[in-house]
Amino acid sequence: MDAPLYSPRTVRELLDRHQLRPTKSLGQNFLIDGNILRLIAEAGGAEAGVNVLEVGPGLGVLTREMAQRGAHVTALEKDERLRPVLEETLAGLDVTVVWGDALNYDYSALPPGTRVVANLPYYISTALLTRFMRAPGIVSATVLVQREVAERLSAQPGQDGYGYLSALVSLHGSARLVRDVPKGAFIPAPDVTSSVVRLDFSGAVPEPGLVQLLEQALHHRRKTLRNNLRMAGLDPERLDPALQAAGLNGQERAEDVPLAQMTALYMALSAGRVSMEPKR
Ligand SMILES: C[S@@+](CC[C@H](N)C(=O)[O-])C[C@H]1O[C@@H](n2cnc3c(N)ncnc32)[C@H](O)[C@@H]1O
Repeated sequence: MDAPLYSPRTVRELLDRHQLRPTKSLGQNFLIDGNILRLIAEAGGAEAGVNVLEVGPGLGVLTREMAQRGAHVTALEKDERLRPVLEETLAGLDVTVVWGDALNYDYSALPPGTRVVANLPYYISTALLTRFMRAPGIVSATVLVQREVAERLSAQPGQDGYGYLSALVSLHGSARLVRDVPKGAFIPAPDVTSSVVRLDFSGAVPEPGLVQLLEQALHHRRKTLRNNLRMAGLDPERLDPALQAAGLNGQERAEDVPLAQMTALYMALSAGRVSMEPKR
């Protein structure tokens, strides 16, 4: 029996035969562990009839696994050198490969119920995740990312790694760490440990003003909430009463403040702005 596509031998053979050297700047670390790729496909809900979006199919190992489970896969790949490889590895499967930069893809046009399942190129993982969160058709994203990013995605206020990205996830839904993946599961081995994380999106569309406030408040980690917001240009005459109304004194570190209190602060700031408008 032939070795499976993801086996180290087949991956090396494919790379040699197509005269390809993995490009570090494109985050090319190819999966060679069948258990991990089956786990990603399963955790991501890549099953019959489901529309799956994959960023970075690479040699097609995960793409093939998902298409063989009956998912309709759209895969975005930037590296045109992989064209002959994917023509070979995905032949006869229900996969549409879109060639180009995933940062320029229009995620808002994806059909409702789309699940993202991907071993992401690490250098753009957070930029892509924020795009997935904002796309109305995407219901979940199950992704392999650096462990440090997975921790940030799932952190709660007061925990290590909590920041703007964590708050954004909570506004849009929830995150669950599925499992860590050792460096040896890839060719070439990356510099850091990776983790599979699943994000589920509730469909909520957060107030843009609240999102902006969180970005400002959590901009400089370890600074106090008041200092961050002062540095973002908020007038103390407006800020201090709003902090008080939200039950805050402003000396808290921004990354310790629960989301409910940040929402209360946002409401108090918005109410202050309305009452400050000139009377007619
Ligand atoms: C970590 S590898 C994953 C490859 C494959 N899915 C696997 O698991 O073996 C990341 C993939 O993303 C592709 N990629 C990198 N930057 C990209 C971009 N801006 N847009 C689309 N694909 C990109 C790389 O060429 C590579 O195929």
